[in-house]
Amino acid sequence: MTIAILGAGAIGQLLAHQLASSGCQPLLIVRPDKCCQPLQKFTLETRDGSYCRMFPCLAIDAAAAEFSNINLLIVTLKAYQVVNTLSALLPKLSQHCQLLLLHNGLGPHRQLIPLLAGRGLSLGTTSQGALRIGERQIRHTGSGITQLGDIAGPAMPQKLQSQLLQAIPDSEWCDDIMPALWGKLAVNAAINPLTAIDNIPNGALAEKHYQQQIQAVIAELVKIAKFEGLSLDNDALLQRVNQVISLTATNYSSMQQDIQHQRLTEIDAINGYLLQLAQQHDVELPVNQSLVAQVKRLQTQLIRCSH
Ligand SMILES: NC(=O)C1=CN([C@@H]2O[C@H](COP(=O)(O)OP(=O)(O)OC[C@H]3O[C@@H](n4cnc5c(N)ncnc54)[C@H](OP(=O)(O)O)[C@@H]3O)[C@@H](O)[C@H]2O)C=CC1
Ligand SMILES: CC(C)(CO)C(=O)C(=O)O
Repeated sequence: MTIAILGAGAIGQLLAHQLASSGCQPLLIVRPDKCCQPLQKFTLETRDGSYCRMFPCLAIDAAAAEFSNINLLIVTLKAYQVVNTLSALLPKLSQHCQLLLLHNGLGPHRQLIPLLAGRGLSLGTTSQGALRIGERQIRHTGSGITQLGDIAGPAMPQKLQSQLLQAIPDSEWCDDIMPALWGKLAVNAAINPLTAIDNIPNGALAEKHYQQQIQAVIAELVKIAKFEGLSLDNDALLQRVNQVISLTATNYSSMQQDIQHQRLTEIDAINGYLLQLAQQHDVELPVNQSLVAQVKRLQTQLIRCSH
């Protein structure tokens, strides 16, 4: 079984090392300018030491024949990179290639489902942490649960499921992946924009003033989830958000870091996804709307300044 990873950044490289340590040799699909050699050395730093591994790399613009034997494509791109990148790659993949999207936020799967042409699509969420410290060097910064499940088309073949669950620590297969994805969406919707807008670490959100905003974000999320047929437990989500705030108190969220480094954020797939659903159901989500507007303003200002 050939497993390939598209998006050889922090999480993609981490999964590549985890698959390799369980005896599977993943193929990394990279940008053409990053594919200087067919086999490249990647380094993983953990608390126990450093591990160097050679992974085969394939340029994303290679001929279709090079992609024909991929059985599973794990996509670890940023949410806003998924649809464009995959739409161009899909015609080169075999009809039997299973896709697994692992990104923060939700939404790209809805645009991809009509393009699958009979392929199976699975989604996942991870609370593992990885930091990129070089082009082909990462640090494993946190452990956490990884949840995976099917969403459209044929189910993930059992053999591939087993390979993933064996390789990824604390991973589980969910018969219904949606509640897990909405749970992580709630954490990201509450923490990421507030920390990015006020340029604060996650722990600062324990203050009363932020707690009121977090309660409003979660109440709106629970309301719109109901329109989608999902009954979420408001108090349990709030408790989870506050647990993450306390466990990651000194960390900066990915959105805070994206803004500080003048990069695009994943706001469209996080609070922006809630607004997309709200528009479809003709519902107002004023708190999430205000957060999206503020992050987008910051994003535009900072990116304009960097050019
Ligand atoms: N890092 C973490 O700890 C966690 C991340 N996540 C989520 O996982 C997802 C990935 O995050 P992360 O790994 O940090 O992000 P990175 O930016 O490190 O990784 C994305 C990778 O995709 C590559 N890429 C982008 N476009 C293309 C393309 N067209 N062809 C080939 N490669 C491409 C990027 O290359 P280049 O660098 O050249 O642009 C980069 O290597 C995000 O949704 C994030 O929120 C979730 C939990 C934890
Ligand atoms: C859980 C959290 C908020 C940790 O910072 C995260 O996933 C992120 O930063 O994107």
